[in-house]
Amino acid sequence: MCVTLRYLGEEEDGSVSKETLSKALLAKLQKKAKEKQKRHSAKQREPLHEHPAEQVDAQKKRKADVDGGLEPQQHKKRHSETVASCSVEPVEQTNIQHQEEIQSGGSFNYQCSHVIWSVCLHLNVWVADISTITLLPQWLAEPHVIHTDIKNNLISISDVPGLCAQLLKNLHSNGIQHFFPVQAEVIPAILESAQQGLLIGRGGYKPRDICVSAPTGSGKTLSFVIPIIQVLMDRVVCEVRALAVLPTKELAQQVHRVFASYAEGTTLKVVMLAGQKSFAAEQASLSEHRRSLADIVVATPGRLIDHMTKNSGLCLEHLRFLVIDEADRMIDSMHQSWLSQVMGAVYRSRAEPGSVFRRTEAACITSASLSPPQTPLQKLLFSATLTQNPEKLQQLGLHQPRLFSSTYGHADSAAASPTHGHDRFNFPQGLTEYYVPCTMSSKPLLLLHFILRMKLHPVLCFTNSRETAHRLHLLLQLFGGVQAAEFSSQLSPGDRKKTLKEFEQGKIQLLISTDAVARGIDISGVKCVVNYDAPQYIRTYIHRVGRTARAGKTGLAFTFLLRVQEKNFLQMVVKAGSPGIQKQVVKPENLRSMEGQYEKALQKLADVIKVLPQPIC
Ligand SMILES: Nc1ncnc2c1ncn2[C@@H]1O[C@H](COP(=O)(O)OP(=O)(O)OP(=O)(O)O)[C@@H](O)[C@H]1O
Repeated sequence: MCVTLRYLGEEEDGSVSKETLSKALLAKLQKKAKEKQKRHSAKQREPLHEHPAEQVDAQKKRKADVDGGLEPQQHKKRHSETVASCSVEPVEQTNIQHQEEIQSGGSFNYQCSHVIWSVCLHLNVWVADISTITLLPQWLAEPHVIHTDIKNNLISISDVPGLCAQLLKNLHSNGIQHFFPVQAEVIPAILESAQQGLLIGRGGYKPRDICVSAPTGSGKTLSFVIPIIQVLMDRVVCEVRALAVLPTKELAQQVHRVFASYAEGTTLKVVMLAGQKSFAAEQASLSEHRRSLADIVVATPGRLIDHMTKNSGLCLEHLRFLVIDEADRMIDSMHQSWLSQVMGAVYRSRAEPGSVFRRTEAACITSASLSPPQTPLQKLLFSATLTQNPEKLQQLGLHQPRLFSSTYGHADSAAASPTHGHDRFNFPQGLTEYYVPCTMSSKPLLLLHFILRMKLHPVLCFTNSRETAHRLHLLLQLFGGVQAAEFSSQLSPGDRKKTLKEFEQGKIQLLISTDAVARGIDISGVKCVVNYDAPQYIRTYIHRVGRTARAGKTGLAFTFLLRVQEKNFLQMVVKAGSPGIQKQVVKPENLRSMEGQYEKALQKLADVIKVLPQPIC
């Protein structure tokens, strides 16, 4: 249960009656509601966001951007430093937010805005709306840049120092001769942070946490798997030293497979806690007679917490690496408080005071805080759509983070502009994006056209709901001529695995799926992604289309758009940094020859599901 404590203002003394208090509270709430309403009508004059949640995000972001996640003293300094380097765009908006802040008087935001305004006036820069200035902490504003062009930036695996012969052998046997750009940057950074052994980081300090934002399919998995195996492989005692947390079973399975494959020939044991096996079987793989049997654990948050709360023998007191893959999604699931439970387990030391195994959470660095040597915990975050919202990232309690990102790869491009109030991302270079104008009833025919006429298969097709996926699958089965399958969270784990395997083997031409496989899943050979239903959020779009054009290959993405969806959707994609989405018109005459058969299939479908067929299309 989540309890929110609210500060209701100073109370004169304890003698105030409950009634008076209630009235005062009511008056305060009414006043707040009025202010909120005023703000709301003011906000409607601002550029539209695609979804209410994004509006909330954007408001929070503005606040966070102004706050910058810094302490008050740092604020003034950072703001005055950053403003000088900001490009400031005049916009035709009234400065309502600023005025409100002035009216509310004495708020911290007001102080920040005031500093910015003073500096802008001093520099003779005109700013109509303070909210258009995005101020990021330096580590977010100035990332280590990762090339997005994979093919032209391959680095021979022998050119990355610090990898032992066994790992090089494993890389070779997995067909890897070169590292991709993200791997060439991140592997050395992680290795360097563990250069001094497991107890302390470089120069005796706790190693800095690492955040990686790189396109889908750019090879982020190996960029943490390889250095973790390298650092841990010389261990003497088996303890859980690395934990990778992933949002879904499928992703946990995939990462577990990669860890297991590269740990071959070493003594490292990799264990998965994702509910694929029974709880008891997972427990047995974790420990025996209170002795750890796992060096590396790959888990989903739910199953991880189960093992921690049921005391199943999972000990995290020696944890050195915490990998948070699909980090932006994992931040969204923070309400499950899995991270605070993990951190509690990491710092719940049973060791004697002064023991080398005693550990304390990172705080201000003083000589006193560094004196006892301890195993440092380093967080490694990965995503293709890592948020740049400092407020959100702050929830992860990062220690002096470093960001590796491809988002600002082109320093002079629009994508580099720090004044945009939206997260911007890089898309895989080999991806070509199209949108296809359609009507509700032409969608199934368009899909058939792509598969049967244009021979674009294997196709991974996304719908926004399980119902649509199910009905579309039924309809195409009734139409015939296409080997189609359906994938959703309703399938049993066994069926999901089998379906993905058959799709990968080419036995299935068209896989119709909900967003269950939108993130992270690596299916080789997907030629084409179809957004049968346009995704509502930009992150969903990026992950969906990122199931093709992976590992430097090419791929196509088609999004079916109804006329009413076009404007908002295209704005959303362009704002997010898409290099360009082209219009692909399919003429009605190209669909005509399939219409008769399609009508018959619709009739049969009506019989099968005993409802009118309209909702599918
Ligand atoms: N150095 C390499 N050489 C050849 N293939 C590679 C290399 N690194 C990774 N790959 C392959 O590239 C594909 C994509 O890698 P991976 O799944 O790690 O991408 P990702 O960046 O995590 O993508 P997503 O953001 O979608 O999760 C995989 O099939 C992987 O085996």
